[in-house]
Amino acid sequence: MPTYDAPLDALAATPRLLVALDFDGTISPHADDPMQSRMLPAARSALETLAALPDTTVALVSGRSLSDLRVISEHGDDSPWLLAGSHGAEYWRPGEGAIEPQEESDDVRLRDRLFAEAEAAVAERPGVWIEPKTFGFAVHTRKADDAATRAAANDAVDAIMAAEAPTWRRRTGQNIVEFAFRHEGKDSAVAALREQTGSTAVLFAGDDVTDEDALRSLSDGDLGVHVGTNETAATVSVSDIPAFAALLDDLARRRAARPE
Ligand SMILES: O=P(O)(O)OC[C@H]1O[C@H](O[C@H]2O[C@H](CO)[C@@H](O)[C@H](O)[C@H]2O)[C@H](O)[C@@H](O)[C@@H]1O
Repeated sequence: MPTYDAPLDALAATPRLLVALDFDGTISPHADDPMQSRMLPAARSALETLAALPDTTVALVSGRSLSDLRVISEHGDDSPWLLAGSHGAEYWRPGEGAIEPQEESDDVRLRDRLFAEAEAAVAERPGVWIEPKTFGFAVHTRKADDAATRAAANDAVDAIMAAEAPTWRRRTGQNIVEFAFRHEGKDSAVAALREQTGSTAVLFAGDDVTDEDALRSLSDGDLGVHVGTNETAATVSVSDIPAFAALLDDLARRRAARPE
């Protein structure tokens, strides 16, 4: 019997269920080009089944900018799935569409200037590139040749940010360091989604450091799942994305079988 048997039964029986998931590394394998990322078909299939069940909402809670998240999750205008992008600073809701907060022009000007400075700082470092994001930017080192190149690139951008934007939020992840002038986290995203949907229990899953904010915020009756082998606040860990897709499929079957 899997270790998540009892919590899955409880989630399947809850009156209103929210399934809120990180994207990269949780339902989508990592790729060198972030815009080529796509959900594992088995994960997408289980989520489509869940989203079609009564009193069950599927949401993606990602560090991606909302517009990018819609592309890589192949999210259409008629989708019932909710989205929280930029770690919970931007939302998309069925019937409403994108809800993007007004950005102050000073912040946007600073973002654009720092993006250009960061690009210049990593220009001579092979395999390192800067991703523009709604509220900041990210330093990608997945394709860097060696640890020394990665460290030098991150040190150079850290020095710029320490001097020019010390209040911006800095986050680390899989071969990435991100900076944003918005400070929201996945904990506040899950709280907002829980309230919006009136959910009585939440399944949240993630693989990365930024997902731990949400995992730590869960309550009794919720289930937190870590995808991978790192230290985590989650109560359940699964080894990889296919194993997590199997868990989602298991939950969908149990929820479909619940008595009316
Ligand atoms: O919160 P997430 O949905 O996990 O998004 C986190 C970051 O994901 C992307 O970067 C990561 O995935 C890329 C594609 O697999 C990979 O190339 C990179 O090394 C990873 O760090 C994305 O590019 C970032 O904007 C997200 O914040």
